[in-house]
Amino acid sequence: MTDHRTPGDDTRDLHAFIAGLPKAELHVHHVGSASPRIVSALAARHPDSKVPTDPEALADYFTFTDFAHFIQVYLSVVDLIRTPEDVRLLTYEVARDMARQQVRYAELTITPWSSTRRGIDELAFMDAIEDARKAAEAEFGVVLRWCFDIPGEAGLEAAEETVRLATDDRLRPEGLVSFGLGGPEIGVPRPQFKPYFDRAIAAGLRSVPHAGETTGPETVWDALNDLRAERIGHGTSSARDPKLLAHLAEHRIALEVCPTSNIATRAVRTLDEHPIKEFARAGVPVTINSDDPPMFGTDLNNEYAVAARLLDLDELGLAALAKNAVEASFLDEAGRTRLTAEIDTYASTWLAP
Ligand SMILES: Nc1ncnc2c1ncn2[C@@H]1O[C@H](CCC(=O)c2cccc(C(=O)O)c2)[C@@H](O)[C@H]1O
Ligand SMILES: [Zn+2]
Repeated sequence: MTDHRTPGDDTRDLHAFIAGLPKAELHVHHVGSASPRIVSALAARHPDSKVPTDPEALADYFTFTDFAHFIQVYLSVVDLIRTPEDVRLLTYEVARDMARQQVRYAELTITPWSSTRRGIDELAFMDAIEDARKAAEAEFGVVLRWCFDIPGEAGLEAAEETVRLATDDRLRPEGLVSFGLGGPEIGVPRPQFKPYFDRAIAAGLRSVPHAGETTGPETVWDALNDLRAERIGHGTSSARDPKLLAHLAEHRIALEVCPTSNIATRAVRTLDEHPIKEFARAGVPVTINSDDPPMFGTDLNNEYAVAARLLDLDELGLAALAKNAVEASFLDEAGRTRLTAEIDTYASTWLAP
């Protein structure tokens, strides 16, 4: 039979495959997931905000000169979240956007300190995210889990408050699975956070700091040795250290790779220079993530399309990437088995003659 397809068809097929592929996301920020639709809803509640609501103006506002500028803009969106009802709305609507992309499971990074220091009652904050988590699972079929992160630049007081919120039995939300560290890395050495990670780990939380996003591979070593990282947020600069790559591969420590984010914050110059290929070649478990998708003009499906191009993947390669995320997730074993099987069934149905 003659193949009538034009050269563009393969890419179109792959996009359709990705759109329907059941996925898990391991690195995505709560506030950083506020879409223009959500930002507008929040800004309507707080008209004094300086965040634009018109989608075109918002796209302009979300164009960053460097990482520090990104954090500055990020914090202006944080300022839009002022009440427990804002927290609930954000969380629930983010889950709705995830469901549209066939995301079945997500570990959402939340910075509770940013909200409690702005005066949101801590118990009401926990109730709001938990209420949204339960509604999202029941109504959208998206299973959410939380990673509470320390905003590193805010110092040890913020670290103390974050570990308290994560480990106090009266506050700790049921969905909390991990403990992280975010914000700028330059001038914020990781080892100082060791005591806080020790306490979080002792309370049963998993360690997932950002490292090597804007600094060198020594920061990733610090995250591994001092913070006992089980996965690394970004880990981009690991590519510069062959011993580190071998270590990550040997110990099955996954990197949470967020390609478009790295370009938007100017951590990497161009997508073609992104080290994801080196990670894959070295046998490091690679997971694909969106970080702060609307702020970077992307979504998880687009990140899979980017990965397919950079790693030259077909449908089975993409399904393997999706399974990497399930394997590296903190979902329980039954959940991991179920989601892996769902991905396999989807791929084999798609590829069946
Ligand atoms: N690509 C990223 N890489 C790293 N982090 C990222 C990324 N994307 C989003 N974040 C988030 O940015 C937060 C930073 C917040 C912060 O530093 C800060 C400092 C001082 C005051 C306050 C405040 O709230 O008043 C906050 C992190 O905790 C993290 O969750
Ligand atoms: Zn991040």
